[in-house]
Amino acid sequence: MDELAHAGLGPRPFARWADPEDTAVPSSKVPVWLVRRLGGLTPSPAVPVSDIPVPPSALPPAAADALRSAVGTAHVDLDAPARLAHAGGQSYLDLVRRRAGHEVAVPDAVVSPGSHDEVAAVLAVAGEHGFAVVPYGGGTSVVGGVEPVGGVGGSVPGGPPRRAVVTLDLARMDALVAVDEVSRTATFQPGVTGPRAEALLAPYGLTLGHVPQSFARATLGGYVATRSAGQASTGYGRLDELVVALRLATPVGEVRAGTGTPNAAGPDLRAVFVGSEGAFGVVTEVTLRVRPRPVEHRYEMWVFPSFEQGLAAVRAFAQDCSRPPDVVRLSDEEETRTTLATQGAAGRALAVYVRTRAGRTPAVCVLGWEGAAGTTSEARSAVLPVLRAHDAIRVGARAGQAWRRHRFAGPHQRDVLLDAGALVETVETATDWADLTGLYAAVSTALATSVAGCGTPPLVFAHVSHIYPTGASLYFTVLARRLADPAAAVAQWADAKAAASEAIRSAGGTITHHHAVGRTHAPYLEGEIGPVGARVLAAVKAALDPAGILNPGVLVQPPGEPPSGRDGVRPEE
Ligand SMILES: Cc1cc2nc3c(=O)[nH]c(=O)nc-3n(C[C@H](O)[C@H](O)[C@H](O)COP(=O)(O)OP(=O)(O)OC[C@H]3O[C@@H](n4cnc5c(N)ncnc54)[C@H](O)[C@@H]3O)c2cc1C
Repeated sequence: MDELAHAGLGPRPFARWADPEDTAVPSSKVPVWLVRRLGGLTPSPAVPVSDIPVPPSALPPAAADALRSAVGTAHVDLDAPARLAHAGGQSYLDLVRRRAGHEVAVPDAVVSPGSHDEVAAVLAVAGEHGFAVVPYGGGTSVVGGVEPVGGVGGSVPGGPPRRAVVTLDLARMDALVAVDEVSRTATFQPGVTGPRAEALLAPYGLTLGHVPQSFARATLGGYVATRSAGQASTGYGRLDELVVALRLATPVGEVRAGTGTPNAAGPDLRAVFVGSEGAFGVVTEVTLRVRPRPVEHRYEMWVFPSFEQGLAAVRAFAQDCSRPPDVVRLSDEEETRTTLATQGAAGRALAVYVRTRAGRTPAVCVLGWEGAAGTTSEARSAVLPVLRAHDAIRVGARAGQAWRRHRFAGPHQRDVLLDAGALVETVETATDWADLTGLYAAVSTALATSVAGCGTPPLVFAHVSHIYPTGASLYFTVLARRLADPAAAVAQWADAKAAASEAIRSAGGTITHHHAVGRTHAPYLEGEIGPVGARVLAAVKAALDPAGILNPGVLVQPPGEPPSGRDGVRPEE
């Protein structure tokens, strides 16, 4: 896993994932095949960041002074560049708005605490002066989780009166607090990024093994707050399975949850805070389960005669195999076709090979095993009977290793597609195995119908990459020609997202398997957890954050305010 310690990127530009000049960025361009398939694209460069209007900070001077006393003058920034750098997350609509300088919301100040006590002091100042606080880790939220919303109308320039909002950037809190090699746990501050966590654990021969695609920028505090799932979740577990203990600062005081050893001391409080998205408190320390660094990484590509056959096989991995592969990623037929068609001559040759061997509707599947010397071959042998029983054909290790090498390329490709004038976004959900194909069909159809309705024929495809004994996730990608006018482009995706969310609701899927609720999905949460469930969350919020200063509109709707999700909610909702 040593390469993970070096997977970091330089500072994030305003309206993209990475600077094209960054040495870690793979160069690529949009394949002609794809441009043709989308009906042509019109390149659309981003407006210079200097053209984005930044309203004066609405933070009262007395509040700014109190914040300076809490964290030090150098760590309270009211200037435009810092505020612009914290203008929301990394969803397609975040980037479209920033690229066009359209409806860009910025916080009134950025505050960077250096310790648990400083976080607690900032919350105390917020309570006293009545401004909102948005906890911010790597800023990779794709669900409006770090949108600088203060409540009552948000902070869009020219919008209605609103509460000031301070973004609480946790990047300074990036230390390894302790390692317990005997118990195999490590305690970190929340601002540690994925690559930094791996670099800090490397001298101990340990790894976290949690590798979301946002790994280069996302933080451990963000992982906890969103209950994230990494690419190797089948082997290493989702983040919720790795959290041993937490320390949080809340507006009413410190909370510690989890003790390390399983116990029966009442309900497990970790479950209240893992996935609480900065609405209940700020994670200031997290103790996570760690493992010995693997020395073998065996990745292979296989191909099934159809997505349906592949689904049956990966279900058998989850239900019947004592050790499923650590990484399982099964593409549907359209994703298979698109992936191979966009990979140049080698991809086209591979496409011919898989069609010849597996038939007209091949579905490729990447399988990965990681572990101590000599262990991966045994683990692989255990799933071979399942693969054979479902007519899978081995494509080989080279294609599997190529997937592993390029597994963080997605957000860079998105930058290239955005520059070229494409709509490119994802939707994720999950359900039981019994309902999975129904959900797959419903969401695919909803996305395709909505985007095609704008006169922009889309490509919609999906994969399964998180499997459980009872069900699996579905991860859809949508590509289309982006409408030129920024407001129309926003509506083009917001409508598609609303249609997909409705389809998810009707087909019994979850509104989010791992991207979290944020503000985008908040209007759908009650439909999933029921009115009593929503009241439980509201009661927890009221107990921990009685003044409603933490991340207003995330998870719990502030009383008397309209739903805050502005991306993907039909206007009548
Ligand atoms: C290109 C791309 C790929 C992605 N791939 C994946 C993936 O593979 N798997 C996956 O699960 N997700 C993925 N995501 C979503 C996102 O990366 C995850 O939700 C991630 O866990 C967020 O971490 P972050 O540090 O960036 O948090 P942020 O975006 O900064 O914050 C996310 C939420 O957590 C809150 N928060 C952050 N830090 C704290 C803290 N210390 N205490 C309390 N609340 C806090 C914020 O207020 C916000 O509500 C992806 C996103 C992008 C842009």
